[in-house]
Amino acid sequence: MSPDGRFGELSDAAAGSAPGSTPEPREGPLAGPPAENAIATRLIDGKSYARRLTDAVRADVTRLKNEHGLQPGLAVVLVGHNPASEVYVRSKIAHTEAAGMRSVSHLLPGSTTEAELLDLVGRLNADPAIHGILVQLPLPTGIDPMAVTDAIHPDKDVDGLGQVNVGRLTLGLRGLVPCTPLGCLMLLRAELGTLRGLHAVVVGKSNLVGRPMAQLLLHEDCTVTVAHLHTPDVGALAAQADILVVATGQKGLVRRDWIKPGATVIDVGITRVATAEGRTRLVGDVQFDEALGRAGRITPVPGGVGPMTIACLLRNTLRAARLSIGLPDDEPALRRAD
Ligand SMILES: Nc1nc(=O)c2c([nH]1)NC[C@@H]1CN(c3ccc(C(=O)N[C@@H](CCC(=O)O)C(=O)O)cc3)C=[N+]21
Repeated sequence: MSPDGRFGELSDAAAGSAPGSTPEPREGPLAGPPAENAIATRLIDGKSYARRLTDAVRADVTRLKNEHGLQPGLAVVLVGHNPASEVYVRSKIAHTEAAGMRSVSHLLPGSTTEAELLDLVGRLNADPAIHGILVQLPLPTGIDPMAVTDAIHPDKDVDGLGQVNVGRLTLGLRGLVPCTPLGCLMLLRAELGTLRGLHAVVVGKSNLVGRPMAQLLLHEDCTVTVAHLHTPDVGALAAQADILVVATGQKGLVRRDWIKPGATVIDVGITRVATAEGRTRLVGDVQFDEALGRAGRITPVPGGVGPMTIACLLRNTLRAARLSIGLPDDEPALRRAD
């Protein structure tokens, strides 16, 4: 448990001896162009943190099965054909099953109507074997994502996107917290310890990442600036950040001069690009090579935030299952806003 009791087990995890929990700063080819007083940028190994978190979830799932006869169940709903979404959904299903949970997937045609989708959500809400429901975004045009996320019962809303959980997060009440910002926060707390008093700049104001990220950082007593693509001179603002979280989906947006020397950079963006060899690779919102030698720490893409998103989804589903039978919540409370 951390001194202030919030997300304590995560700090403990970071203090452990997992490979990657205290990685040596990488140098040589990864250290970027040689520069005067260059900083040895430390890579934040999200994959390793995610593995540890998933291991802990798997152990708890086993205990829940043995002691209470309950297997957590996650329903993932995907509407229409979107190659990127299909990859993520497949990965979520595989990780759910690997953690010992039941995975149910509903792959619906692109012609599905909002009414049909709401009907499915209603049936999943009523299904006692389903503890978490995730409707993959984006949804096809013609379906209102707000209507769908809001139809999910708040206790099964493992994405934390419905009105009830958004309100709880804003007020600092217990609830289900969106997986990506939760994963980012876990990495930050594990890497930096307390975040109190640090200036965090969040670039991006989406309901999925930017806004909940800003709320979480406020609960950590950061000074939080939320910037977005309409912010004038966003780079100069970003350069004031001790913690820079970028979630815009604009590949390579963040250049070297956007980064305060020594800052911690969390790159949430993930874009698939074609390589010269006719293959594809994933890149983030940060010009990674420019950040090396400048940032103090950075999450790589892939292998940074993405794996933590999935691990947090598993954790949220486990929590939802435990709460469904009245077991105590092991997630420390957020500190309430004044
Ligand atoms: N309702 C909803 N909830 C979501 O959480 C949600 C969503 N919709 N829509 C799309 C985004 C995207 N997302 C990712 C999850 C895992 C990786 C991930 O595991 N990435 C790996 C690489 C995966 C690969 O190789 O393609 C990595 O970064 O290392 C990425 C992206 C969740 N999202």
